[in-house]
Amino acid sequence: MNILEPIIEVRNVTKTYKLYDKPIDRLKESLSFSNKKYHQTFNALDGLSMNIYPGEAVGLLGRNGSGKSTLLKLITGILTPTHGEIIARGRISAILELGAGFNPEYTGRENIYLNGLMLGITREEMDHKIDSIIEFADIGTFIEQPVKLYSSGMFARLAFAVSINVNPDILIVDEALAVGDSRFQTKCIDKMKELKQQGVTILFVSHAVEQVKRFCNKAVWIKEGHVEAAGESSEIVDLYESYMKNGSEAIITPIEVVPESTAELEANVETTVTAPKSSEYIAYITNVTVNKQAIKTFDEVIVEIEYEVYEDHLNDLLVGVALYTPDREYIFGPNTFLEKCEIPQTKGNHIVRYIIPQIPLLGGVYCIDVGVFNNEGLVCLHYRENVQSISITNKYFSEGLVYMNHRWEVMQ
Ligand SMILES: Nc1ncnc2c1ncn2[C@@H]1O[C@H](COP(=O)(O)OP(=O)(O)OP(=O)(O)O)[C@@H](O)[C@H]1O
Repeated sequence: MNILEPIIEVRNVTKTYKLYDKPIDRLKESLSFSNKKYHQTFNALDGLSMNIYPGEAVGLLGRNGSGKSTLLKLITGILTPTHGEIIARGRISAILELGAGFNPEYTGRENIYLNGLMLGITREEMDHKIDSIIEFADIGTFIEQPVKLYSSGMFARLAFAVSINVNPDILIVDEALAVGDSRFQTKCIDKMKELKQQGVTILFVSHAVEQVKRFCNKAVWIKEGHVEAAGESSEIVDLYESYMKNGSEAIITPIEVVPESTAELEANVETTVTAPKSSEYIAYITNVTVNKQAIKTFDEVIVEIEYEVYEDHLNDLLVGVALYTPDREYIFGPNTFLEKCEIPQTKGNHIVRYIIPQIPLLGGVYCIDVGVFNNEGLVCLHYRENVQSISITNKYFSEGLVYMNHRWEVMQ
């Protein structure tokens, strides 16, 4: 294969759906002798073109209904374009809607073989892979149960396990990561990184835009069925976020993992929380304190973060602190990974301090979020929103949010 040849070519693709006001209209239309139309048409994709090259990790961004899933279904061949052409060169393994491609009456094990056949993997080939797939899915004896009994989490596990263990050339993941717990997410991201390193092309839809920024080298923003912008992922995410904020069309929430068993705990706590006994967590923020509540601009602010690690073998834990205005305008969000600060990650309790020697914020109340992540920030292990606040008051000396170094010059 020519290295410059795209692995996926989407050429001027339009996908038109017929929309009927009432279900009966569809029947009326099919029975009409005069070919009377009872529908309106809607272009979910409207002349969309893009190229994806081998080895790229591409994040698709776009608000609900912009056409991302339609595009992925066209690329995988589940749908056919109304106009235009799609060329995909290589074996595509896709996790689209959960449960799609599974026969509800078959067991997990039988469905692995079924999925394999759909991907062109023979029974004999699958015999060699199935143990590692079952081990990856890690759903215990449910693997021998019909998948109609599965929870959405189990579906996600099985779908992921199959898709990433069948040597795809192209891996397509549509929002599936949002389903699993942090332990499973970590495993999937690790595997996806491994595939990325091996040169597998990855197409990834996530509403957690930070995930796109951190995992993908390229991003494509789809708006109303066409490509609004494409390029380096961080730039496109910033563009998209600023559009979403200014257009205030949706709220993109940070990736947060709160297993149900401890959700109640979250609701009542200010700062200190009892560490969960649950083994669902890999790490947990147990306490966050600020050195003082009443602060003046340029004071030293120290945020002390206590966290507990429950695993023996972590090596990529990071702590992030984010400052927000009360109306959730994001001001600043450094983390220990980006700033190459090594933090303890052995099993047990640890404390790190985040120190701002001279806080440049002007008067106001500011909120602090703290999160622990792994995988360079791709998987959120525990996130505490508004865990502390600081109130800054000054004598009147300037206006705005932040004090910037500056000078005046009188020219004339
Ligand atoms: N089978 C269908 N019949 C009619 N309209 C459809 C059909 N499937 C999708 N649409 C419409 O096409 C548009 C694009 O849908 P699509 O699912 O591709 O968007 P999306 O960007 O994936 O959204 P989300 O982020 O919510 O998953 C939407 O307006 C949707 O209502």
